[in-house]
Formats: sequence, structure tokens, C-alpha cells
Amino acid sequence: MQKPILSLENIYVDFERDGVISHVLDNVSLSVKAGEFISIIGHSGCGKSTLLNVVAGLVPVTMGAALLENKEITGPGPERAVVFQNHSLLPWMTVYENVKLAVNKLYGHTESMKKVHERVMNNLDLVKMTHAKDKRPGEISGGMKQRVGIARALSMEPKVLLLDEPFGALDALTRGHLQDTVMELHDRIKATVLMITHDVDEAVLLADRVVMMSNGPKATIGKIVDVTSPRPRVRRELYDDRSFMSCRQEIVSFLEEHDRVVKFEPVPA
Ligand SMILES: Nc1ncnc2c1ncn2[C@@H]1O[C@H](COP(=O)(O)OP(=O)(O)OP(=O)(O)O)[C@@H](O)[C@H]1O
Repeated sequence: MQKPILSLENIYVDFERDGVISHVLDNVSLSVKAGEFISIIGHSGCGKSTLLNVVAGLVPVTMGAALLENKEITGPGPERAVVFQNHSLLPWMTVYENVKLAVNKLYGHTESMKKVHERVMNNLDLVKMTHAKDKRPGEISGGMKQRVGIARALSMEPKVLLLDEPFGALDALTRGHLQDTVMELHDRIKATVLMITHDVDEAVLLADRVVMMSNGPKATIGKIVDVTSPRPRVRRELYDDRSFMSCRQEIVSFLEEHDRVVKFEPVPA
């Protein structure tokens, strides 16, 4: 059996504020194979970003361990790139310079300027953004900024790409285009991806497996569904695909079952 690239082993995360403890994640375990695309879905506030941030090395676990290639994650690292919903490009730099920053970190000391330039252009080409390379973030649309954010993340050549609601702020059409881009990229570069989304169709369209999280506090993985629809997937054809529709239904039912008002009851420290 293929070894997992990423293992989450019995993870618990508590936050403490003003002497009050919130138990956010409770015994979360998951193994992810190299090249797998995992969508994470669950009601707002259940702890999806917390889980992604544990993998990013931005949130420490209270108990348990997150392992990347058998090595415990203890902080951020270039092998894990994150793309957030609110694109975090440097506004004073052009699209080209934003991506070059990431390429330079990896190759600036060892490769010629020509080779670095080729890498930047190649990554911009992957997300179809070469035409806007000289524009600044303030001069391009939200969808374009997300494309550049993805190009920058890819420039880090990460082993795992972490997408935190990357299309959340976009209109439906732009969202659809970017989903296609991410599917294409995943297919081409065989990246391992963890993506948070609130959109059931998006979760199923992109994923090999959809991880459903129960409501917090003490959220955990409630259910995992395998998406067996063949790739490449074409959105408009999926509604005729019985396995796609049954995955979709399973997730909708899970979310409906868990659709109740969530009250966080902090426990005094
Ligand atoms: N650094 C922190 N300190 C204290 N509490 C936190 C911290 N980060 C997250 N939380 C709390 O943990 C819970 C889970 O938050 P998280 O952002 O992980 O949920 P989510 O499922 O990603 O939510 P959404 O779907 O709305 O983005 C929330 O109650 C949040 O207030």
C-alpha cells in the first residue's frame, strides 16, 4: 500500500483566551496519499481553518501529531504552501515580481537570471496570467489575484498545497474558471492538495475524497466519501454521473443532519 505523505494522528487543538479554554478539534485523524486531492467541508466555525493551519504549521496541536513524510510538523515550511481566500499579494510589486519573490527564494542563489525568469513565466502561464505580468494587484480582478496567489504558491514547489476557501470571494463564473484551472494543475503536476470549501459541488468536483467535519466544539471528522468519478471531469456532465450525484447527496445529508445552531461553550481553564 502507498505510504501517506501526510498523516494527522489523533489531533486535539484547544485555544485559551483570558483563562478560558475552547476545545476546537477533538481526535482528528487522517492519512493523505501523495497526489491526492482532499476537500474539507463542514459548517462555519467548526474548525476547518484550524485543521489546515495545523498542517501549515501556524497552529500548534494540544495533543497528537501532524506528520509530513514521517516528520513532525512544528512550524511553517516551504514544502507546504497556503493560498488564503483573501489573496495576500504584495501590493507594491507587479504580478511578475510577486511570483519572482517565491522563485528567488528557491532558485535565486543557484540559477541564472534567465532560468529564474523562465520559471516565473512558466508558473504564470500555468494559471494563464502572463498577459498581466506587469500589472500591480490593485489593477487586476479578484479572480486574477487568486490566480497569481496560486502561481506564487506553486513557485514554492510545495509537497502539499493548502487552499483555504480559495474561491470564496469570487463570482460564480470566475469561480468555475478557477476550479477548472486547479483541476488542470492538479492533473499536470500531481500535487497533493487540501482544500477547504463551503460549496458541495466544488468539494466533489475537485476531490478524490471529501472529508466532512462535525460541528464544534470538539469537532472531528464525521465522515469521508470517496469520489470515484473519472478524471478529467467536466462540470456540466457531472450531473448525469450517478456516482457524483450520490457523493453530493451524501454530503448534503451529512450537512443537513449537522445543521443546528452551534453554541461554543468555553470551559474555564
Ligand atoms: N487563534 C485562535 N484563538 C482562539 N480561538 C480561535 C482561534 N482560531 C480559531 N478559533 C476558534 O476556533 C473555532 C474554529 O475556527 P475555524 O476558523 O477553524 O473554523 P472554520 O470551520 O474554518 O470556520 P469558517 O468556515 O467560518 O471559516 C472558532 O470558534 C474560532 O473562533
